[in-house]
Amino acid sequence: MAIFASGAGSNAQRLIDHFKGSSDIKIALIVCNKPGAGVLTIAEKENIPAQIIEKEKFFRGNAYVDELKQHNVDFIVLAGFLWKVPVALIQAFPQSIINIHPALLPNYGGKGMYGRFVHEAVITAKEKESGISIHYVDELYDHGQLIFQARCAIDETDTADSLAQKIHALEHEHYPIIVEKVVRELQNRR
Ligand SMILES: Nc1nc2c(c(=O)[nH]1)N[C@@H](CN(C=O)c1ccc(C(=O)N[C@@H](CCC(=O)O)C(=O)O)cc1)CN2
Ligand SMILES: NCC(=O)N[C@@H]1O[C@H](COP(=O)([O-])[O-])[C@@H](O)[C@H]1O
Repeated sequence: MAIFASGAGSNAQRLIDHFKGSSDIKIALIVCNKPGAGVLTIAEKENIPAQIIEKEKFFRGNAYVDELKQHNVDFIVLAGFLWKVPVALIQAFPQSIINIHPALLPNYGGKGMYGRFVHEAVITAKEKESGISIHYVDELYDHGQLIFQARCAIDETDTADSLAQKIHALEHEHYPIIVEKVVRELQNRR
């Protein structure tokens, strides 16, 4: 599989740790659109090849499909990737790209809803709970078929930062397990 990420890479690290002992599921490539991102330091530390992508080629070229195929990638996991995946990539990997969103979709999703913007919106709305959503990726932001959701309570002392910590804990607990479940279901269908 390939992990696409734009930021610190804490979810990428949990995925790497989870599959380290696997005999048949490998993280073959880390794809990043932000030079200097923390996830690139993780890739180097873990000796995983990294591909830095550029807008022109990603959106108006081959979407790096050739590079992904050269690394034998057959499944893509988005983990804090902040660009919209183009149709060319979705068509090359049908039902094989998933994403984690730090809120309970369909609420608090769409353009502009990423990272702390999500948690600030949830806190401002005085929601009593939030959570994570894991879903297939289609051509729209946060619109694909839901795979899994987990929830956490929000109390009156919570801030965007404390909520982010609760959400990260849910992500780190569940994403690796759900990714493995989806990949194995895909393997069994092939
Ligand atoms: N085709 C799809 N691509 C992506 C999806 C998806 O569901 N379908 N999910 C996102 C991840 N995401 C939420 O989970 C998300 C990421 C980023 C944005 C956003 O508004 N991005 C900004 C650009 C930010 C930047 O370049 O720093 C924007 O588009 O203006 C919304 C949702 C990953 N891709
Ligand atoms: N809408 C997309 C989005 O907001 N994704 C979020 O970016 C963070 C990446 O953290 P990480 O770089 O530490 O894994 C995660 O919380 C993930 O849910």
